[in-house]
Amino acid sequence: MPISHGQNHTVLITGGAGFIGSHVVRKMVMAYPGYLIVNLDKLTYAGNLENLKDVENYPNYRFIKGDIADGYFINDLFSNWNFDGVIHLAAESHVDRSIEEPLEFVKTNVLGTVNLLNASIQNWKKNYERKRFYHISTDEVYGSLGDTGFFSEKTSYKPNSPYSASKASSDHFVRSYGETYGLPYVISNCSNNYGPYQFPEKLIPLFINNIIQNKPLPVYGNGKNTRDWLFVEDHANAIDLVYHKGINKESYNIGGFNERQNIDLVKLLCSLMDKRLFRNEGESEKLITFVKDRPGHDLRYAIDATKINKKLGWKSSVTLEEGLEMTIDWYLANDDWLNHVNSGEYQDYYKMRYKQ
Ligand SMILES: Cc1cn([C@H]2C[C@H](O)[C@@H](COP(=O)(O)OP(=O)(O)O[C@H]3O[C@H](C)C(=O)[C@H](O)[C@H]3O)O2)c(=O)[nH]c1=O
Repeated sequence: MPISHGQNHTVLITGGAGFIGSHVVRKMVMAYPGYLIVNLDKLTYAGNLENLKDVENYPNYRFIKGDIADGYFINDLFSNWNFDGVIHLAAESHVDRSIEEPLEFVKTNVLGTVNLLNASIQNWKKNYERKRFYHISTDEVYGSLGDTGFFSEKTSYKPNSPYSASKASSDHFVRSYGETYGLPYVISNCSNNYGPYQFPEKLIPLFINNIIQNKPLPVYGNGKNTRDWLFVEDHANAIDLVYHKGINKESYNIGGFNERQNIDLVKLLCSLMDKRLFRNEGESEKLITFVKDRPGHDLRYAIDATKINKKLGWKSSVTLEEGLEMTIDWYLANDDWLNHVNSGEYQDYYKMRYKQ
């Protein structure tokens, strides 16, 4: 059954200072003044409280710094706060990093999720009325598609990277807690997100950042890998809907029916950036550099979002071109944010990967 929350509803959002998390926190804080939104974030390189400046003083918002991989800390947190619901977004999310440091992904994505599940069942003590554990996951758990077909909720899991294996494992743990302990849960699996506040290690913000700085745009392999792009605010709206209306023990695929081969997406981005930066058409494209492929690089992701559309009435509202324009404008208007994330660890990481 869908749940109806009253006022005085306390929601824990994990990873709320990250890219998608910060959009979800903003949405929930603003849309539900009667809820208390508690944002738990470890503030790793990808988490940034600057992402939430506009809501930090709202009376229904609290921030707590902490690590979901620390089971003692999580148990204390749950007994102090008595959460009614959990929206779990905290995760290590970058595939390239997972290839270099798989254990970090096991720690945060698997152990961290199990710590949250344990704390939820211990704290809720089988009194599950109006309680909900909502696990946010990815379409990468399904593996790779060939040239045709779509991932549906019934597609079997076949993760190919340490990242997707860790997310698949966490999805299975959530499901198992529903079966074994009766935990009320929902899961959603989303396609590639883009938009403001995304850390410039992922394709779109990395390439915007590099175009601004006239740095090479490293396209992996032949550039024919295909992703299904979704504007992050559309995802945040879907999360709000699934949290409130999703059916217990079900999963929902979220995607924008917006497939592009990487090379086509990059060329579109270059042409939009040329216009915004008053450069000659074709100038940014000269930065495209084909580099060695990612190991185990999934060929194609494409989401069949019919279920969430038919059952919950959600569909994406932003076209790829509109979303890219809004995203580019945001990065160009927020050079302070970009300078901040361009310092420190990101620079070391970029130099290490591309030996520049
Ligand atoms: C960073 C980078 C990427 N790429 C390629 C690799 C992919 O085919 C595509 C997108 O890569 P990105 O790393 O941005 O995203 P995915 O590997 O598709 O995974 C992303 O979308 C899913 C749903 C998640 O769940 C992940 O958390 C999220 O990171 O561009 C390049 O060609 N060059 C680059 O420098």
